Amino acid sequence: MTDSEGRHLRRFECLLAAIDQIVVRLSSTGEIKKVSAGSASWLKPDAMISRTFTALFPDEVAGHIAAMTKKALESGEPQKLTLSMQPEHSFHWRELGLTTAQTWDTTLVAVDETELIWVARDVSVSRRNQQKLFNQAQRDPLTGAYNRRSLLTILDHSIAQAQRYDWVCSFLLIDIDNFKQINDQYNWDTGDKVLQQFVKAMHGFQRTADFFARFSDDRFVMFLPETNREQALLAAERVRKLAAELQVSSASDDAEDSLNFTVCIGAATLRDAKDTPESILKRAEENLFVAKQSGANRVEGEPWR
Ligand SMILES: Nc1nc2c(ncn2[C@@H]2O[C@H](COP(=O)(O)OP(=O)(O)OP(=O)(O)O)[C@@H](O)[C@H]2O)c(=O)[nH]1
Repeated sequence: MTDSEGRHLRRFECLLAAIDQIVVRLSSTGEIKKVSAGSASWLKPDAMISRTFTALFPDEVAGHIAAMTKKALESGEPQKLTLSMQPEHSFHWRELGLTTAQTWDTTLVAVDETELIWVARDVSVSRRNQQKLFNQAQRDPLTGAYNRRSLLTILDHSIAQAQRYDWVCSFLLIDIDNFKQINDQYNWDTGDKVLQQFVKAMHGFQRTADFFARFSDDRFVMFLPETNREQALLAAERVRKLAAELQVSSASDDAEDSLNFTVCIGAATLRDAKDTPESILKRAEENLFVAKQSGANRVEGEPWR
């Protein structure tokens, strides 16, 4: 090795020591020549030397890597692939020390026609954080139900689709009766528990296609695709009953203290192509108002037309 080659190699090794990624040097036939584990302290780099790189992966992934290798050698361009690494599906990586599921952004680049470098960056944490932020933006933090913003997006889309394909759909506006009194008589924490337990029960009750969201303080919306007026009234009746039968333990010191609550529901059903999320919501609000005026624990649907 000349002095200049030695310096190049030394520079490369310094660079490897400074970065977090897993870096693998491969021959063009796929034999592993050198491995740097980066921050993957679980990895046993020596156990990888002289093995065939693609053979470390399940068949379908090995196929992608073989195709990437060919493309990297032919084009000279870096090739990128995101891999979901599950220890239970990847015997060889498990043997090399992988114990938890990870997501890797990988890049394969040809140095020349005889050698390639593969770099893997673990992006599991940033992906999980992204997903968490996305969920937080869609959900009400107290109850975990979808929030008003997600509801309005879903309604816009679902109602436009129902109108285009001549489908029927309905929605229920559900309001807890005398909720302020629950807060006042018990305490705010007990009010919170009522909201949380109602949402939990509703999540168990809804069909997978239904969409349930917290609309405001003690008010919720359930969107029911492919549901006509009569079916909506039946669903509303079941929700009314479910709420009335829920027992919520109060958040007071007395563990024996439990309470019941009721809801009023206004139902509304899509009429025609002129209907909008706002107009349907307005009818549901009017029906809810009628239900509230007639007393607690009631359902009011659209009048027959
Ligand atoms: N515990 C709790 N209370 C809340 C929350 N958000 C709003 N509230 C309270 O909920 C109460 C809602 O009161 P109202 O809108 O008058 O409803 P109501 O007492 O159920 O009256 P009716 O709907 O006419 O039966 C208000 O006192 C709000 O301060 C929350 O997240 N948790």
